[in-house]
Amino acid sequence: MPKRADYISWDEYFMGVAMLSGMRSKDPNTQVGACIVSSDNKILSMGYNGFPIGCSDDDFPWEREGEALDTKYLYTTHSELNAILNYRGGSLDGATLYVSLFPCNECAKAIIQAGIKQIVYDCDKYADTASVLASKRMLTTAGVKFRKYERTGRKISLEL
Ligand SMILES: Nc1ccn([C@H]2C[C@H](O)[C@@H](COP(=O)(O)O)O2)c(=O)n1
Ligand SMILES: [Zn+2]
Repeated sequence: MPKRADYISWDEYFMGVAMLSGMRSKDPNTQVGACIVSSDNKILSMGYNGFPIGCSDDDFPWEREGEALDTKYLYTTHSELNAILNYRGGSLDGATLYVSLFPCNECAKAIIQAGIKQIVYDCDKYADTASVLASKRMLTTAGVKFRKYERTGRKISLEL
């Protein structure tokens, strides 16, 4: 009997895991998921955007606008940073980051310092912001490659 031919690709697998991870986010506007993978295709870590441990999702603000202290921006940890911080195994040198939204400048710094060498991203909806422009400048200068995930159009569904 021939082997199955319609199995998912590595890119679909890892971006799928990143997106599934993002579904854990409580952010009402943007849910972001990240998955860090070794050069031999082993999943090392995952993360999604949310408040730090101990800072309740029910007490801290999810607002986008208003007084800075009353918005989510001063409190959320981004999915990429969470994925880096969640890793317990030692070095992330040479790893690839799959992420559903292009990393901001702060995450870019952490990505570079962690030794991650490649980024595969899906959405780039903040491409025109100073944060993402600065991120791309740093990543390019530091030799971190990034490429857009090519959607296959395949529907991957889970019945749980
Ligand atoms: N690469 C990124 C960019 C953003 N995030 C998080 C931070 C916030 O929780 C949310 C963005 O909210 P919005 O301004 O779109 O309402 O996404 C991230 O985790 N990674
Ligand atoms: Zn970020």
